[in-house]
Amino acid sequence: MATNGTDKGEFSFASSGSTGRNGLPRIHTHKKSQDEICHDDSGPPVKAQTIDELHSLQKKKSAPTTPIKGTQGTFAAISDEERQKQQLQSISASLASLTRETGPKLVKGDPARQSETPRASHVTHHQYAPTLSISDSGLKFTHILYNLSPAELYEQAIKYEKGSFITSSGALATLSGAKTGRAPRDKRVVKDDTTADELWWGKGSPNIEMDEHTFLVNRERAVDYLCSLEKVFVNDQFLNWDPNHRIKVRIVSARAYHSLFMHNMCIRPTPEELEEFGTPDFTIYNAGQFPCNRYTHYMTSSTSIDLNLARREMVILGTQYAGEMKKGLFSVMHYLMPKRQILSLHSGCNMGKEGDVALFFGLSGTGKTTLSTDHNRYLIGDDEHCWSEKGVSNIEGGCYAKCIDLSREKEPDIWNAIKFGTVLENVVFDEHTRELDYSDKSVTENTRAAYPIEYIPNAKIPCVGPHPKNVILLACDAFGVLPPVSKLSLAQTMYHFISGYTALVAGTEDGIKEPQATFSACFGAAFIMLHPTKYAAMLSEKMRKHEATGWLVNTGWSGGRYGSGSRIKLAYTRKIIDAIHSGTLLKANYTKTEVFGLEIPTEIEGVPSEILDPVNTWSDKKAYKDTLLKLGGLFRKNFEVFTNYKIGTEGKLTDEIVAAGPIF
Ligand SMILES: Nc1ncnc2c1ncn2[C@@H]1O[C@H](COP(=O)(O)OP(=O)(O)OP(=O)(O)O)[C@@H](O)[C@H]1O
Ligand SMILES: O=C([O-])CC(=O)C(=O)O
Ligand SMILES: [Ca+2]
Ligand SMILES: [Mn+2]
Repeated sequence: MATNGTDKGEFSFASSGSTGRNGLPRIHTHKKSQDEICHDDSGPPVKAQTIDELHSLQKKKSAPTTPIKGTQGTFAAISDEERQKQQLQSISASLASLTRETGPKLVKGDPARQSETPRASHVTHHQYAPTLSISDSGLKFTHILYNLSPAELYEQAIKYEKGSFITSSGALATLSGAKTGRAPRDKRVVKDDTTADELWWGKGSPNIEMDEHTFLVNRERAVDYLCSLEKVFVNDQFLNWDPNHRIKVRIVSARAYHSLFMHNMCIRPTPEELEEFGTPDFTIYNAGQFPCNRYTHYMTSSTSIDLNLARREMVILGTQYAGEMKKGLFSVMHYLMPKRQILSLHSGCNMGKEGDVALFFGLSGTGKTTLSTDHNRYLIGDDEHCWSEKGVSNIEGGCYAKCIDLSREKEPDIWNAIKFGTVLENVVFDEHTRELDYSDKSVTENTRAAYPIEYIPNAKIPCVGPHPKNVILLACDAFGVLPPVSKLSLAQTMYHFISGYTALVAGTEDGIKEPQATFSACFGAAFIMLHPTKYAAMLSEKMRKHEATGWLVNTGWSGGRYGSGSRIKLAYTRKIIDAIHSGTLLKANYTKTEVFGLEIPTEIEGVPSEILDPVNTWSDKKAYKDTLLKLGGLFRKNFEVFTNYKIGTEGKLTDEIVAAGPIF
């Protein structure tokens, strides 16, 4: 390309001379005749004398949270100052050492700010110093970063946390450290007189016991670590969109990443609600990377996630994986809600224009988030719900989507939700352009995006809905023998709900691997606290009462097992789900499969009929039968432990449920 071209319309530099015939017009600097001083009078003057003043103009003070209510009332509303003090008192009480019996000295705000504007500190910083203390730790102040906004949390993360970057999407990329998934073997629950009777213990149970004393040792360790920091993050938020069963949670953490994650995942209080927050119902102490002490009784690794239901507290030591907080609170809900006759569910949930609600159960990676996020339906939530006398409610205020191989065309709503405010965990990006690469598994395959639910355009806010019409059980069957969809009887629904089957492929690196069958009771054995039959009895009672239909949908393999077949196209699964929602599938013609005795439709609009019965898709019919029998055997073996339990009051259902399993 010519830089000095003479053709008309072509960009060129003036070569020489004062006017450059084909070049840019010459810049004239008007010399103001006699004036010695150069005045910059290009705009109105700035209203500041110093740079500090200029900066103070840039940020205006946030509007007072609530207009003072009823000034005529008998009690004047407390002053802002007083409210801030009460807040810090409450947080100091949360962070109090149980041996010193006094909370730490707290000051609100970013420690880095103080030096910037020292004179303003008495205005913007609220201090709370409880009582005189004689230890060094008692002399020190801990800064509290309380319910910061996403923008503030971005700044904290980028400034102080390695591995935090703004990506070209606007989302904040973070690293969760050594742990990129949950650590179920390090999750412990305090066994006391009450929980010994109430909870599910022993074989198959996720509740690994610990005693109260050991809990307190770990709690003290976390609290001392957090108070030793210059600053900690505190989130006061809610769980459960059902206003009658809302739970107030406080999360104390060391990282902006954790604070932003929970800001997105829990329900965000309005400023008015925050003023009236008071004492939390449940508190998490997340010490993140700070490990537990291996010399402490019960500890088997440097990680421990400890739940104490009596104290309404959870302690996290030695893992920064944020999903631990989300799912830890879910466990708490699995305890609290059934006590109130409310069923807690590891399911996604959405609603059609006619108010028809569907639940999507399934283990990790089976499609709860993908399939509940549906452009034609209202999203109630993607992962954790309650089913009460009144209907369904989401427990959370956000979604937690898998990002591996995310594509704009297949999952447009999730793709578009990855923007400013969203936390991306362990996703790889280009170091220069900051473009995300969702196909890259360098850090982990479990890459995730956490975003507020309102980032999905058709989210139903408030996230509540009427009683479900369809209950869809998702299984990603890497054996490739379960049909893409089957209609279930109530007994079959219960059988598959209690079984909680999925099959994943262990490793994909060195060639073909055996699919690994996983059975996880209630599609969430890692989070339930009571015996699975308790939840199953509630589900069956509710489904019967509200006449919900159960479905089993295989989002896994077709045409052979992993290695020879392939995963069912998401487009087909979506068509199947559409037919369930619309009611057309309920009216279809059905045939029954051998072994599992599943009712399968002969036709679904938009889905090739030959794939509906998996036997058609296998070229080796003997291999199909062998694999089918193998899976049937795995189901049967898994169910053995449940055959001795009575479900419901009469126990009649138990026999029906056992009979609804595979027969061969
Ligand atoms: N036919 C299919 N149906 C559903 N999902 C599919 C299908 N084929 C591929 N997928 C992919 O499988 C994954 C399903 O993951 P999803 O996030 O929905 O899991 P989840 O059930 O919400 O798990 P978790 O409880 O861990 O959040 C997505 O990455 C999706 O793109
Ligand atoms: O909790 C997590 O890390 C992911 C999740 O949703 C699940 O496993 O069900
Ligand atoms: Ca999910
Ligand atoms: Mn989940």
